[in-house]
Amino acid sequence: MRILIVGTGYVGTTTGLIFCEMGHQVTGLDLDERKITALQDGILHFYEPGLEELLLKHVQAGNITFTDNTKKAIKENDVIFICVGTPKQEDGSADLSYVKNVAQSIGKYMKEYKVIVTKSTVPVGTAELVAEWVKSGQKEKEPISFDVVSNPEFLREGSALYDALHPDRIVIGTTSEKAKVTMRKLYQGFQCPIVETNPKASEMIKYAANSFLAMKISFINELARLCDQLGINVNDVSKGIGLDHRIGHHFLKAGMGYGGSCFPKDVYALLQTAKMNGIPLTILEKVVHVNAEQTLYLMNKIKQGLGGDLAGKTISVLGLSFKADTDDTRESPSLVLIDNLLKAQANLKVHDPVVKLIEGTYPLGPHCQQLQSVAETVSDTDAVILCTDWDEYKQLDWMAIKLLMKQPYIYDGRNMINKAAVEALGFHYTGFANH
Ligand SMILES: NC(=O)C1=CN([C@@H]2O[C@H](COP(=O)(O)OP(=O)(O)OC[C@H]3O[C@@H](n4cnc5c(N)ncnc54)[C@H](O)[C@@H]3O)[C@@H](O)[C@H]2O)C=CC1
Ligand SMILES: O=C(O)[C@H]1O[C@H](OP(=O)(O)OP(=O)(O)OC[C@H]2O[C@@H](n3ccc(=O)[nH]c3=O)[C@H](O)[C@@H]2O)[C@H](O)[C@@H](O)[C@@H]1O
Repeated sequence: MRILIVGTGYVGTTTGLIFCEMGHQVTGLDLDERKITALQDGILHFYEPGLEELLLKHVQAGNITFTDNTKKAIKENDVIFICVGTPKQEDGSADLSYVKNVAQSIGKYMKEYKVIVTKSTVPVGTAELVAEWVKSGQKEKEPISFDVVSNPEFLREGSALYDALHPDRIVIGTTSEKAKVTMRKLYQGFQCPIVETNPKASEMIKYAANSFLAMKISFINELARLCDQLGINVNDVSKGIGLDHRIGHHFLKAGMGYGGSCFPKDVYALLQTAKMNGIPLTILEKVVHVNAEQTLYLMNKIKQGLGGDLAGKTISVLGLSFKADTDDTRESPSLVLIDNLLKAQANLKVHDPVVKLIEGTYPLGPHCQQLQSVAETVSDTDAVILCTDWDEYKQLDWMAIKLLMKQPYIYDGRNMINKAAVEALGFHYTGFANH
């Protein structure tokens, strides 16, 4: 089967390489020439552990090629995976313009039957829209047949390869028997359950999964505030409830809130779908609310600790990406906090092992500079804030850091270091009920 991946971002590139691993021939299509050139040279244009090695292997073996030639790519392939972005619009709904553009191009250039698979996260009803857009793009007198399948992706950034190779389930949403057979063949090497359903349910499964995980995070974050007040270690509570297999221990880590390119946008998009259908999802509304409060909660703790006024204080921020093992800063809680700190007129020194902020663009400026090492970053600062749970930050020599700092204050936005150990060194430590 000849597979075309449209959109070579996190999802598209990973998906393409997974299908190479399964023995298929893959083409990656993107409009961004720089990405295509890099990928064709075996260079990944984003940070994702383990993926570049796999890319190089399959590029060298000729199992995957990259192109920006939409017409040729569509004509030559049988199964087309749409993996383009679906960013948040101002009203919270998903922007489907990239998906529409691809669907219309497929209609325009297809010469024979295609299976069109939506891997991008798209609202309920999009499969029907994709079919309409494909038809509207068709110029032939005799329309060519095709099928649309919803096949959402559940990988996480930072562990994309592992997740895509070992999914908990594969969801296939289509009413076409012919397309079902193709999809089963494509995924026959996977050992997980396959959920076959209709496109609408499949689209809903993706939003429900992300929203449920976001809800777990907001639940534990709100509970952490109460635990803080009561002097309870919320990590013990997470462990104690997570061992109940009906609850599970994943996504119960309290901290400064969820970010990234998906949870925030997908929760908003589901809320928008609910609103449009007149069925409010009140729990989810609160999930968003609690998440937005988390950085403010930390901000207040920092203000309290440093004497109320942050103007003129020098603060170091460790971590810019929304989580460890990715260079993605989309909706990163770290950047939200940085914005708040700058508004409070603090001077910031920031660091990330992978993310390099662009010189001359916000938040960099006279009051915010990025430094290369942790030592330079924390030097002469009044407080250090841990914002991303990078391994590098879990292994810091706090004794050495204390000698470099002006004042020994640690704010742990990810509950990632041992409070007792740093307090024994003379630090004032504040986490999220990390007692
Ligand atoms: N990032 C993640 O971890 C996950 C993302 N998703 C979903 O997958 C979708 C893609 O996400 P990412 O990979 O993060 O996006 P991304 O923004 O990293 O990549 C999208 C790519 O599509 C390309 N593109 C846009 N229009 C195109 C067109 N007409 N033809 C060819 N290429 C085109 C862009 O140039 C870009 O390289 C989104 O809907 C997202 O919600 C789902 C699961 C995980
Ligand atoms: O649709 C998507 O794009 C993806 O969104 C998430 O993956 P991702 O955003 O890459 O990262 P997560 O590991 O889920 O973390 C999201 C955010 O929640 C935070 N988080 C996570 C877990 C936790 O216990 N506590 C917590 O605050 C992380 O720090 C991060 O900011 C989902 O986990 C994936 O299954 C899904 O495919």
